Parts: sequence; structure tokens; C-alpha cells
Amino acid sequence: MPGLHRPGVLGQIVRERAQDYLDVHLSPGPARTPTGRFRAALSRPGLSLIAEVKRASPSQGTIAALDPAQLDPARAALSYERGGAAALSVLTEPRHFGGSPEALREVVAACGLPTLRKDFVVHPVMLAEAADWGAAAALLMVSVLGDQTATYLRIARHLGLDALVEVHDEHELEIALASGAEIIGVNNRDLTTLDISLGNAPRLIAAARAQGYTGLLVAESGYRNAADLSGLYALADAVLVGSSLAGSGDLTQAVRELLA
Ligand SMILES: O=P(O)(O)OC[C@@H](O)[C@@H](O)c1c[nH]c2ccccc12
Repeated sequence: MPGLHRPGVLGQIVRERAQDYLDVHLSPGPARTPTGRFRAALSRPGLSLIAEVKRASPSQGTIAALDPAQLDPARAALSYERGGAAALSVLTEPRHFGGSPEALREVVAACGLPTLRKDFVVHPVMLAEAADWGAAAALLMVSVLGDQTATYLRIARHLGLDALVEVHDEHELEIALASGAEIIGVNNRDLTTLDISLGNAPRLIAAARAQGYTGLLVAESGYRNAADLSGLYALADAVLVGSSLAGSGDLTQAVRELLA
């Protein structure tokens, strides 16, 4: 399985997820018709918001202000939609992010927005699960998949899913560009140390454009308010925001203020 020797928090989570799927030998199954719904939502003019249903994280523990039992995924999704989110992201990793398959299924059942399965994908079956649970897209992390990124991208497409291919540095960006990714996300957070640098996404997004990349580009992590987003409007197609929204008392109002 990919990514087992990564350092830090990332390596720990990847090893746990690999263990979870160790005995699964199912193939991803038959081809499914792509909808392109996630991609379409990000292609709209302006900066599209991907709002994340996130109950906890390794950097923050339980996300502030909300009792984990109170952040009902379906209600959160509808609140995000009302505020103007273009798409959703739902964590399904159980130990560090408080996610679950049910959270994703409930969101999909309640809300029409295209939804990303956010997890540490280390097995093709995790993509089949995403499709079964109604996700329109799945996260593929180059920091985990390395040179298997292109293979997983093909499997995602086979299953009718859009893929958000995530990078954190120049080397990972090269792999993402070579893989044929149609959507590349640049994470401001270093997942081995959890350090955030808000300059990371603008820098690598500019680098991708300078290399002639014409796909969609997403800035990810660490954004707390409208001012933090101001530099992204001319640069990125979308922004992915979790903690600062999920930790606010009124999710609809939080989205409106962020996009104001
Ligand atoms: O909560 P934040 O700082 O707004 O970040 C959201 C999202 O970018 C973050 O949850 C994330 C980005 N890439 C990941 C990979 C795995 C788990 C989580 C993530």
C-alpha cells in the first residue's frame, strides 16, 4: 500500500487507514458514468467555496464552539448551502477527524451540493465506497500516493468520480501535473508537522499556471476570514475551508461573512 513510510502525523494516519483496509481484496467494480458535478461547481465564475464538515482535527482536537454530538452533518451541509457554498467536503476518517461513512451518506441524502469524500485514500476500494455513498469526488493525496497518483486518478474516473489531487510542495505539484489531474488542490498545511503557511497555495497555484496548467486550482486550509481570501480571487478557482466554519456558532452566517 502507498504512503506507509511517511513521517509525522500523516504517516501515523496512513498506517492506521492501511490497516483498516488490509484484508479487503475487492476490485473497484464496474465502470460508472461520470457526472462531473464537483468539477462543474468549481468552474463557476468567481471563487467557489468548498465548505467542509469537520468535527475534529489533529491540530485542534474537537473543533471549537461545537460539541461533536451537535455538529450534525446534514444540518451543517444545509447551513453551508444556504450561505452560498458551491460544494461540500466531508471527512470520513474516524480517529483524528471525527468522520464516518454515515456523515457522508447523511450529507448526500440531505443536500444536493456535490460532495467530496475527504479521507486518506490508500486502497482502490475506498474510491468504490465513495461512489457507493454518493460522493461526487474523492481526495487523492500525492503525499500519500506518490507515483501511484495517476493510477488512482484512473480508478476514480472509472468509478465516475472527480478527483481533487492534493499537493503541498513543488515536487508533489510536478507529480500532480504529470498525472493528468483536472483539479489540483494546494494545501497550506504541512501534514507531517501540521504547520500552516498561507503563502503556500498562492505560490504553487502561480507556479502551476506559469507551467501552462489549464485545469482547476483549489487553495486549501487555514483560512479564517474574508481578508484571508482576498489574494485568492484573481488566482484560484476555489477555496476549501473547514475549521473556521465548523467552529462558528452559525454556519450560514459564517459562510456569508467569509464570502463577503
Ligand atoms: O480546517 P481548515 O484549516 O480550513 O482546512 C480544511 C481542509 O483543507 C483540511 O481539512 C485538509 C486539507 N487536506 C487534508 C487532507 C486530509 C485531512 C484534512 C485535510
